[in-house]
Amino acid sequence: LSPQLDCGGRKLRLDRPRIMGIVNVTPDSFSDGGEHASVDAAVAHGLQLVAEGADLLDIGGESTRPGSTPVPLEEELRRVIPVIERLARETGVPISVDTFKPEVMRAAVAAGAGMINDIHALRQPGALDAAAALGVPVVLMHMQGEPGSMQDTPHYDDVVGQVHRFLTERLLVAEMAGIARRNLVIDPGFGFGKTTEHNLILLARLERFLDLGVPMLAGLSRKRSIGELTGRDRPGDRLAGSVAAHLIAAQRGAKLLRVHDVAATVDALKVWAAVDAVPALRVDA
Ligand SMILES: Cn1cnc2c(O)nc(N)nc21
Repeated sequence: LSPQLDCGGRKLRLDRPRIMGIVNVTPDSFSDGGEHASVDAAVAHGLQLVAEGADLLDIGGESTRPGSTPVPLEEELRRVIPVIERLARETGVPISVDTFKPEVMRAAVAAGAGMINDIHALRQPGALDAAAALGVPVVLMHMQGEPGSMQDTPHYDDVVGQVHRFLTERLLVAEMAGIARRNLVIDPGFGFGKTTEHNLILLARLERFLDLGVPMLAGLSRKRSIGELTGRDRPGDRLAGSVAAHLIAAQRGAKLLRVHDVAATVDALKVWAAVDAVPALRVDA
């Protein structure tokens, strides 16, 4: 039977790469509508991404881009819980919560989230126990350092080897805490304490992580490295580079792609799937 994730009752089949649409619930800096406006905007955006073909949504209330500042617990809850409640009600796709705080994990699953996306790979105090108790799939991502300073001077002797070792250890720790292996997803964490060269090596050698035996998530959407490679300084101009990177990630084994631009990525995967479906030439013919 083909692998799948049971996200709190909502099944996510992994017979082919699936698209995780990004929903950031950050203050709507344009309107003075405050929290309410950003919740409404986030819900509308999530519905739009599902309409474009997103197989699941990732809801985050705290930006973790390089140099970002932490968001207090109460603030994060005020942002993401209403959005998760409404999207879980108004769509049928699994909802992932992008958080590393155990309290947010618990509240999010209670509100209808069926997956946890933890950029700290359950290293925060209480996170392992929370994830084990909640019984939903968890994404374990590699990050070197912290978002505030991780891009200052990223250094590795062997980036693939070190990321592989980290993910191996986090999988072991998660299983020892009682999290079933069928609920574990790994992620090399593109851009989290990596130079563009490190990101390129990780993408080129992505198949190296398949021996861990669990689904892999890749997220390169609109990231700085894509901008550097294409000379696109504005994130909004990084669509083609992002689609190319995610197609490569899918071809090299990623089963979950975390993207902003769902429709474009859906189209790229459709073209690849069609070509992939053409029978190979019989070499012994
Ligand atoms: C929240 N977030 C931003 N980038 C990400 C990535 O590449 N992977 C995961 N799992 N989460 C991410």
